Amino acid sequence: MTGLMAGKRGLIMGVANDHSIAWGIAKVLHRHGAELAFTYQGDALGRRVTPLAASVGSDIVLPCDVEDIASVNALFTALDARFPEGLDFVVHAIGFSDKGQLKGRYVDVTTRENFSRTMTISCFSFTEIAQRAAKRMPRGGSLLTLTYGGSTRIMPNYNVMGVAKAALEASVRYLAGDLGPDGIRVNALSAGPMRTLAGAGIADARLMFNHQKAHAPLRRTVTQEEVGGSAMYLLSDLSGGVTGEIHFVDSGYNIISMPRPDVLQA
Ligand SMILES: NC(=O)c1ccc[n+]([C@@H]2O[C@H](COP(=O)([O-])OP(=O)(O)OC[C@H]3O[C@@H](n4cnc5c(N)ncnc54)[C@H](O)[C@@H]3O)[C@@H](O)[C@H]2O)c1
Ligand SMILES: Cc1c(CN(C)C(=O)CCc2cnc3c(c2)CCC(=O)N3)oc2ccccc12
Repeated sequence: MTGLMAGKRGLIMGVANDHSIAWGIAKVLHRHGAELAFTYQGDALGRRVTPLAASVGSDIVLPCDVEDIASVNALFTALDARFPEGLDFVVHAIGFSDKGQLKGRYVDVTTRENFSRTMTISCFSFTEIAQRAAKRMPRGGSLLTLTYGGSTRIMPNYNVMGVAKAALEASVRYLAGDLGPDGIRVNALSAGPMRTLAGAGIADARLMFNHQKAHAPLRRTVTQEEVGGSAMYLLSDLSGGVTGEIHFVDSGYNIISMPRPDVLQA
């Protein structure tokens, strides 16, 4: 099998259904020759992920709930049996917070318990996966996580998730610094809003998508394919000189300040 990802083996974490960003990435990687393993959270999602994995030639579908360190350790033990020659890449597309705290003012709605839980799932889990994956990358490799512009600019209602993404982006830089000497690159894709399970079930979602279409330089939201293509760039040798980077795939939205007046009247 020829292709940019031929001969490369990797782990995809965060597929919930065929709208997931992780699934968009998996489809592109498979098309270019990668061999994939998948994790899922909970039996219900396992029943959805198994047929999706099969459709890209994979029968490696393993449970992993990143709140449970035993399941993280069991994952890598199981992976050692299936990929004895090690990994070339890992995609971490996992994030979660109490939905009730993703609406209203951050200062009013945020609790100590959910803050800690959100940081564990949406930020620390990438570090925990990196610790274990790095030990299984004898040829070097590439680690990729998913972040959002709400890490550095106020996005109404994104709240504690924005704080977690800011911490995630800082951890990308520290991991890149530590793992660079071993030839392991660590980057993040900052995707624009997408209608996934996590992206659709939020307050004022329609308003947010319409705002993107009105003001983003490309005047539209990004597609699963586009995020998949940019992910493949960062997971492949094309980005061999890139590490510690936050790469925007957001129709250019991150570069604007005030929309053009003519658009405002539109
Ligand atoms: N949808 C967007 O607008 C958007 C934009 C930028 C970044 N992101 C990020 O992309 C990533 C993927 O989200 P998505 O939009 O594809 O939505 P999604 O709901 O399809 O994926 C989120 C995944 O996180 C997993 N997850 C949550 N808690 C977990 C836990 N404790 N253990 C293991 N897995 C757990 C879920 O099972 C699910 O598969 C997330 O990090 C999200 O923050 C999403
Ligand atoms: C964009 C955008 C997103 C998508 N995005 C970038 C995300 O990172 C998803 C964040 C998220 C984390 N946890 C949960 C949910 C979404 C909804 C369902 C649930 O129970 N928990 O989420 C928002 C929340 C508020 C405002 C904008 C957004």
